[in-house]
Amino acid sequence: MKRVRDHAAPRIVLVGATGALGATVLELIGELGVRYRDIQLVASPRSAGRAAPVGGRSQTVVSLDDADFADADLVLFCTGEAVSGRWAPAAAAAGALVVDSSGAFRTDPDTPLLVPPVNGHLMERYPGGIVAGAGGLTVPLVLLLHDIERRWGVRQVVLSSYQAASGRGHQGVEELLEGSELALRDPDAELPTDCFRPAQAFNVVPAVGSLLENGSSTEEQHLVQETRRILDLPHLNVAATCVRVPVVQGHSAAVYIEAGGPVVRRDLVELLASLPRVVVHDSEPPSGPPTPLTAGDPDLIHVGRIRVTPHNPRGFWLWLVFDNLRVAALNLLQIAQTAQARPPRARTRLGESAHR
Ligand SMILES: NC(=O)C1=CN([C@@H]2O[C@H](COP(=O)(O)OP(=O)(O)OC[C@H]3O[C@@H](n4cnc5c(N)ncnc54)[C@H](OP(=O)(O)O)[C@@H]3O)[C@@H](O)[C@H]2O)C=CC1
Ligand SMILES: N[C@@H](CC(=O)OP(=O)(O)O)C(=O)O
Repeated sequence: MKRVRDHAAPRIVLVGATGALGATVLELIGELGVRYRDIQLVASPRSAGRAAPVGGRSQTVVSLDDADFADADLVLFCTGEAVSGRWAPAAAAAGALVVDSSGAFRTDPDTPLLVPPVNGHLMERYPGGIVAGAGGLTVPLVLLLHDIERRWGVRQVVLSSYQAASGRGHQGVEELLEGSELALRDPDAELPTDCFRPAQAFNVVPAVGSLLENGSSTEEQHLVQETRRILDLPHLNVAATCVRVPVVQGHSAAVYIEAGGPVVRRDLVELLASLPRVVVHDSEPPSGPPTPLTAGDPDLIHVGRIRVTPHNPRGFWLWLVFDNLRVAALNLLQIAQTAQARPPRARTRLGESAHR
């Protein structure tokens, strides 16, 4: 993290700085050496006055009511839909580029929904000041599908996710840990269910978000909508079952993809291995599939168990593992960087190194 005196460096406001995603964005700003002239950390009134480390110094978190959007170049919202929906327009009206992590604007046709390596070019088409980042599950999926589509075409995607508690933020992690401790001490103990119902400890729950009348969950619905929109394939046949598992951090997914033509496994492995943010775990002899605990580099998408189906050479399976927080946070910073290439609203430049 670099605080610089340079007036050309941006003034950043990070709303939701105390949350799971906000803290990860702060971490990445530091690791990538993003330059800024000032950064304000904002959270709910519960956190106001709390100290948070920024670039080796301690900084006081302010409440959203006291946030100063005037003269901000970049406002990052790492908050839930209600907070983002209410406050992001105000920050944009003050002239800042707003990058929002929530679902509040992802289906708004006037707001770009971006995963920059796939559709960052769309930034130029939108005059507004708000840009939406995709959900934590969507980002890795579209990064892979984009290149598979270009090579073979994609006809169908069927995904089952295994999502970590940190997808539900800090409180989700605390509830899983507390519930696990209680259950270990007493298998009959009543477990907390504020975030996850039924309780998540030692349990597998196929309901991420809330369940809709048609039987889908909001998470599944969002994944389908976002994937189609970002890939610009409005009729793509995508189906998902999203499942919460008792893992602290790192989502996994089993994905079946049916391509437009026959796929040779060697070509598929070669294509996946050539992608900049992907690691293929396909050594000979096999070293085992990636898992959230063992996959390695948290900024990469880990792919294993690559199988072309024997009865249908157009169909194949992938097993994905990725750090939901790092992948989503990196996407937000990449959006901010993409925006700097579009002069009208992004008035100053972010650091040079925040890209991979
Ligand atoms: N977790 C993930 O894997 C991903 C999350 N997202 C999205 O990012 C957003 C944040 O998620 P996450 O970090 O997990 O959630 P957390 O619950 O961990 O963090 C929420 C943040 O919002 C702040 N906040 C809550 N209420 C207010 C308020 N009234 N005014 C100001 N700030 C407020 C909290 O502050 P305080 O600490 O004071 O309560 C906290 O900083 C969500 O929209 C989520 O859908 C997107 C991709 C991945
Ligand atoms: N909802 C995801 C996290 C995420 O990506 O959030 P969003 O709802 O903004 O897509 C989860 O619970 O794991």
